Order: sequence, then structure tokens, then C-alpha cells
Amino acid sequence: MAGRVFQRRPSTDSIDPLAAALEPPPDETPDERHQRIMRARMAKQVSDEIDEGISREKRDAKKTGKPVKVLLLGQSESGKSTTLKNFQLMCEPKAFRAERTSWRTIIQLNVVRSIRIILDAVAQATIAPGPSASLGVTTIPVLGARDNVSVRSSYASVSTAASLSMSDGYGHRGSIQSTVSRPDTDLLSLRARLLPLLDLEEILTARIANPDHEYSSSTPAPSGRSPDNSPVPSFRASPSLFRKRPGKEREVAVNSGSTRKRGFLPSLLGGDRSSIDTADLVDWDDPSEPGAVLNAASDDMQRLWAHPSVREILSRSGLRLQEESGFFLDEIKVVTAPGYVPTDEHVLRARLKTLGVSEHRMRLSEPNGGFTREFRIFDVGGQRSMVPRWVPYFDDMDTIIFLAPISAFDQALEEDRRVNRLADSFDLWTNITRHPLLKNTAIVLFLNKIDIMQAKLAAGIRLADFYPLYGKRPNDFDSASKFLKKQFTLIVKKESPVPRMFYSHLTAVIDSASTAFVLAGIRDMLMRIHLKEIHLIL
Ligand SMILES: Nc1nc2c(ncn2[C@@H]2O[C@H](COP(=O)(O)OP(=O)(O)OP(=O)(O)O)[C@@H](O)[C@H]2O)c(=O)[nH]1
Ligand SMILES: [Mg+2]
Repeated sequence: MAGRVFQRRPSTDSIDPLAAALEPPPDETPDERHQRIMRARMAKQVSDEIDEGISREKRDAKKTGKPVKVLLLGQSESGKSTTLKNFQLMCEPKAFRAERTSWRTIIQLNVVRSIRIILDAVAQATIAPGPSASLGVTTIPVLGARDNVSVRSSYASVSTAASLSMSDGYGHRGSIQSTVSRPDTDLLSLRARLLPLLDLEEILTARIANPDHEYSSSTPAPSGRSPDNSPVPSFRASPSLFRKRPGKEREVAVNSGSTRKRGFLPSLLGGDRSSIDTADLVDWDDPSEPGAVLNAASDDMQRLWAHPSVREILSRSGLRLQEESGFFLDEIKVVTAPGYVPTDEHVLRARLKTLGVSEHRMRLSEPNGGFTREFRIFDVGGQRSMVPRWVPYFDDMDTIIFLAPISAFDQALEEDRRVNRLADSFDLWTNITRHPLLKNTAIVLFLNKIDIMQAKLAAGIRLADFYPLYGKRPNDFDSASKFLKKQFTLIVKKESPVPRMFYSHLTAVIDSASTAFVLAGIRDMLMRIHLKEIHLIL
């Protein structure tokens, strides 16, 4: 008691609020004292754990050094985001697999888009002349397409769009007139039953992009401009204007750099853990749930895709859907089954366009289980209007992975239908390799989409028809890929301001096994650079 009376109290000036809060109350009972001491012990334990965590992080930072920075570059649909997914699969397979469910909505949207393209093509065929020639047919000469397509004049523009999807590279003026036959009644009733499915597009889009979804901008950047906006020489003059590929005008894009919380999106696209949990909580018994709607329409979709008239219509329109991004029609049964969880391969094939630039952090271990290193991978939107936004990221990169989709040799850029996509890749490559900010940066070139390239060449699409420099060389994959690799290599040797580390690979980044092999090589190269940096070898 006396102790309490004579306890020295600090002056109010020097009162430490924390110490004051911890000070025992003036009339503390033994039981209260015991509880107070227990609380203080627990608080100290928590505080020690936090301190230990901080020092561990500091030790790790010292051990692992500064993070390795990798920038993914290339035109839109070249495979940058797919390469990022492969990196995640290599570095964080558990996280990748935990998030597979959250890719389902994107795959569903991809399916609906493919169905819409077919239904549009069927509609075109419906209005095309049937056996009676009295409807009035206009033949539209299509520069760059292999065929001219006959359509009734009032529907000319739409039909031309369908006809150009995979065949509108360079100035090839077709001369064959084809007539699309009237679809049979079975097909028309299939179409009528499937039309309501298209309403799903809005719902799925809102789910994916909520709260700040954007349809991709169709505003073209100035033609023939380099990343730093200097004029670049054209690959080949292509005076013709080509129409958009069907389905592309409404392609959904996501700005994964946005920090706002997104429902239903995997973390690579800016989603968070709660979104993944939400994706798992789908009520398959709710008939308005997109998964349930797709499941109910599954048989009709399969019949539509397998319908001989559809195959004929698509082939006459020059539409090669199998080679389009986000193609899942061969697996409709699987992807529309109740409780469907995408496989690794499905995740790699899911298509969602990127806007802006996003940074992803992953930890990579040295192969023999030694130290780990933080990797920062930057994924950019490849549309032309995005290219100027790449430049601020050029400084301080350890390596660039540049993706050139060589299969696109017979296609035009979505954002500027006068420009051949292979020509655009050469232009971008030239400007990246000569860029002064990148002169000391290692470059890895992925000549990507070789699976599609093989299919196109095997189908008789001739590289020389779109790339005259190829001349009379054989139109097989081996010769064509070697030739293109040589062309890209000549450019990097000629344009690099100083000799640089350069590697190139023929890739199909939807194939996780072969891509893992290539990425492991890149990881080892970056680890070697890192070891040199910390003076372990030299
Ligand atoms: N068949 C095939 N498809 C591929 C390959 N690489 C990528 N794809 C597919 O092509 C589509 C486009 O790939 P993305 O990775 O989204 O392209 P991107 O470069 O990120 O495109 P943007 O975000 O628009 O700049 C996706 O559906 C991929 O699955 C490939 O080697 N072969
Ligand atoms: Mg992307």
C-alpha cells in the first residue's frame, strides 16, 4: 500500500503514452496482475515474431540481391500473357493450379465468341443467293484475300468481314467467284435455338471486367511508327484496306495493372484470393448461371460445330476458327460440363487482351536448390496504341523476351488493316534492337505459334505469297522457320548499338512442356548473370 503511495509519477511532460498504458492500475488485484503479465508476455511474443520476420526479410534481400526484371514485348496476340502464365506455372505451380477455376469465365466468353462468329457466318450464308439467281449478286473484289466472295449488295460489308479473317495479308487480288449455298432448315433452327446464348456475352464481360471493364480500343495508332515514335520503313506497300476479323471488334480487354479489386479474375489479371473463392462458389443449379446456360446449350453447340454445312460455310468464308485465339469448340463437352475446372492447357489457351502494363512478382529458385531470387515480369498490351507506353520500362531491364508470332504471315493487324502482321513484327523488332535504352539488355526472341505456322503451311498457304523475299524456297516448316529465324537474327546483329547477348527459340507457348524447357534455359542464363553480379564467379 505504502509502495503505491510513494510510487514516483513522471511529470506530465515526459509521459510516454505507451508506458502509461502499460503501467499497472493503482488498485490492481493479484488476479488482475497475473492477467496483465500474461497479456504482456503474449504481446512481446508477437512483437519478437514481427522483429524476426523483418530481419529475415533483410537477410533474404541481402542473399538474393536485386530482383531480376524481365519485360515481355511483341504485337497483340503474340503470346506475351501466355508466356507470363508459363512463368507462373514454372515458379508457382501451386498458385497457378489454385487459380484455374477463375479462368473459367474467360473460357466461357471465348466459347460464346466462337459461337457468335459461326452464327454470323450462317446468317451471311442465309442471305447469300440460293439456287435462284434472281436475287441480285454483287462480286466484291477483295485485295489480299484469296477469293472474291459473292454476296447480295445490301449485306456486302458484313459478308466481306467474314471472308477476310485469315486471308488478308498482302495485295493478292483474287479472281475466283464463289457462291455460298443457302443453309438447310436444320441449321437454321439450330441457329435460332442458339441465338439467346449471345446474351451471355454481356454478362460474362461484366463479370470479367467489373468494375472498370473496357472493350478494346479500335483507334489505330499512327501507321508505320516505332515505339519511340520515329518513322519506320514499311515491310511492303499494302494499299488495300481490310476489314476487321469477325469477333474482334468486341474483344474484351483487361487492364491488369489496375489496383481495383476484380471479381472472378485470376491474380495474373489483377484478381485477388477472394475472387478465386468466388469463382469456386458457382451455383450450377441456378438456370441463369452462365455455366448452366452453356451446359443446357452444349448439345446444340456441338451439333453446330460438327454440322457439315457450317464447315462448308466457314471454309468458303476463309474462316479458320481452329487457329483463332481462345478456340475451345473441339472441347465444348468438357468446357460446358457442370463443375468444369479448366486444365493447365485450357488456361494457357484462354484469351483475354491486355491493356496497359502490369508487373508480376515471382520467386525463382536456383536449380540445385540454392538461393532464390525474385523475378519481376512485366506484361504489356501489344496493340499499337500501347507501344509508346512500353518505353518507360526499358530502363533497368535484365532481359527482354520478344514474341514474334510467325504464323501471322498471312494476317493484317487488327488496328491497321493495311499492315501485315509479320511486317509489323519485323518493324517492332528493328526498333527494339536498335533502341539506345536497351543496348545492354539481353534479348530472347520467341518465334512463336509454330503449331499454327505448321498447320497453315501444310494447308498450302504459301509464305512467299505474303513475303516475297522468301522466293522459290520450299513451303515447308523447316525451310520457312529457318529462313525467318535468319532474318530476325540479321536485324539484331545489324541494329544493336553494341554486341549483345541474344538467343532465339521456335516456340508454341500453349505447350507447357516445351515452354518449360525454354524458360528453364532463360532462368539459368539470368541466374548466371546474377552470380556474376554478386562476384561468386567471373
Ligand atoms: N496455337 C497457339 N496459340 C497460342 C500460342 N501462343 C499464344 N497463343 C494463344 O494466342 C492468344 C493470344 O495470346 P496472348 O498471350 O493473350 O497474347 P498477348 O501477346 O498477351 O496479346 P495482347 O494482350 O493483346 O498484347 C491466346 O489465346 C493464346 O492462348 C501458340 O504458340 N500457339
Ligand atoms: Mg496480353
